[in-house]
Amino acid sequence: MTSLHSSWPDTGLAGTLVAATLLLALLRILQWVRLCWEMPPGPWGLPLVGYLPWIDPRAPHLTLTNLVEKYGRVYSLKMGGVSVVVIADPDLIRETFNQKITTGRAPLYLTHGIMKGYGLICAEGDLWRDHRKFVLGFMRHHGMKNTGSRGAMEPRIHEVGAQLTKELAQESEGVDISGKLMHHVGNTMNQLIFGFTYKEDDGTWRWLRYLLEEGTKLVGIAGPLNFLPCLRYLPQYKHIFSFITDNQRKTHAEYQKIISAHEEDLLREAAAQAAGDETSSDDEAKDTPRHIVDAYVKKRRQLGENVGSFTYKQLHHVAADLFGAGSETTITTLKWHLLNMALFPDIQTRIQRELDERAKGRDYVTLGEGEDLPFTQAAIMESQRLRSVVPLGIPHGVSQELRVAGYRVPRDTMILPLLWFVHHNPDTWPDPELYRPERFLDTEGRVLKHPAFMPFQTGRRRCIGDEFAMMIMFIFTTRILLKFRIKLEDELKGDPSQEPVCGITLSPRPFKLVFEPRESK
Ligand code: HEM
Repeated sequence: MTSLHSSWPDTGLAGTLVAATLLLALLRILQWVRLCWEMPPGPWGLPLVGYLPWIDPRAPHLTLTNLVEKYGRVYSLKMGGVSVVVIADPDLIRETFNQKITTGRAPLYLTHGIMKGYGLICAEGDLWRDHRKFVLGFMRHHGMKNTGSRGAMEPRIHEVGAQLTKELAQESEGVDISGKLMHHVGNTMNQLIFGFTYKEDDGTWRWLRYLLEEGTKLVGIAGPLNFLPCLRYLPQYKHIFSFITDNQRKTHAEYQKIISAHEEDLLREAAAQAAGDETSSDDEAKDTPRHIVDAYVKKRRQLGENVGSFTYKQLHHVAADLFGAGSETTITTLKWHLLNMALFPDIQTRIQRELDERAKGRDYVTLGEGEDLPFTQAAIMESQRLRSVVPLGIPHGVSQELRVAGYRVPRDTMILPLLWFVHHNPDTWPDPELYRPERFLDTEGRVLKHPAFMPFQTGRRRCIGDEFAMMIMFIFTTRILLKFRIKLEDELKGDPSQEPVCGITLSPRPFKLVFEPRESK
């Protein structure tokens, strides 16, 4: 009895504790349910892999587009261990990506695990801000921004474009233009970053081109690694991982050679100047940065002992990012546009009429004349819309909880702007599968800035090379169209634009074009 009596108060305390714990657990569950309830709707997935098994690796943009129909313009899902919020509305993308807390990058294995946050594409915080400001500053200085003068870059791109058309004139049969575009677009990037171009058969350049092509293919295949890093221990992924890291090391060593050679050139120039060499007396021209590496070296000199994050390691990554992000996207867009010219001969004729009228016998038009060539410009934009080369955009990460369309988006979520849907929404673009450049012209025939057109994404982290890419595409394609009539080599083989290949970019299946010389106008 005594023991029973004495156990009463104990049981009461234990009971109270159990009840309190249960209540707390219930409150936690309710809180969790409420938080989940406030998240955007979306499909369920499996433990560990989430929704990945349902995403078509050959056309992820189409799987995600189908989900828009079911869950609306903002929805959420799990990809492996990463929570993803997909936004498929241009206004919401603009509003979201204009906020400081969305300027981070998504917590992906390739960006954080391999690139380790260096460079521009994967960088975050002060490192990203300082280097983005530095590159944008250089671009503006060289007249990339539409300030009236296009600076030093325009003649350099014309030079490379003229070389391309010269080579095409020597081709009597169909050509797969991928290799030629890789060489010439790559050389415009080399001009921008290093201030020189390579000869096509240069050994180092061949090797760098091979690395870019292979690397691009492998990063495309390595997609699932981003969400399931443990896959890197499987043999097929192990090979990809070591290819990417080995070649990163080799490319950076090559870049360092270029940087060191440039530093020596600068020292020689300074010595010549000090010795009063008359030929080196143009001080202003010497201080104006000529290319990205030149600007970086000069910036480091200004900073003196306190270079901070402006290290050579960071410069290697910045150079690789500019080269990689700029080449692949611009080449793929050019391929689509030239293919469209062959697939839509009436549109090609209309562009050529507009160009002939303006060029008056010249084999080029200038960027300044672009305003008088609205149909030519609209056709390039329509190629960018129809064949969106970055269909899933480049995802961002969220550093603090935020609201999107009233839904809760927790910290560390990956935000994916579904550019494919934005560019193919039938409510915005009637008959979205048709190639119709008029969509980008107003009633007076002037080029229209369409609010739902965002091939370079939008907001604080928008593509840094947008203007440069547009300059290359305009100069290259106008030079080609002034000189040649473009045809598909073998129309009977089917339309290569069908079932595009989705890697880092969305590109057409291999095809050959015939460049027939036009009568001079
Ligand atoms: C048609 C060609 C191009 C397309 C479609 C394209 C598209 C994009 C997109 C969608 C982004 C993601 C922006 C974001 O995260 O919000 C991006 C970022 C970037 N692009 Fe481009 N791009 C092109 C050409 C270029 C060129 C020519 C360069 C270099 C000169 C370049 C350099 C970069 C860099 C460095 C970033 C990262 C910016 C950052 O994270 O702050 N791109 N690009």
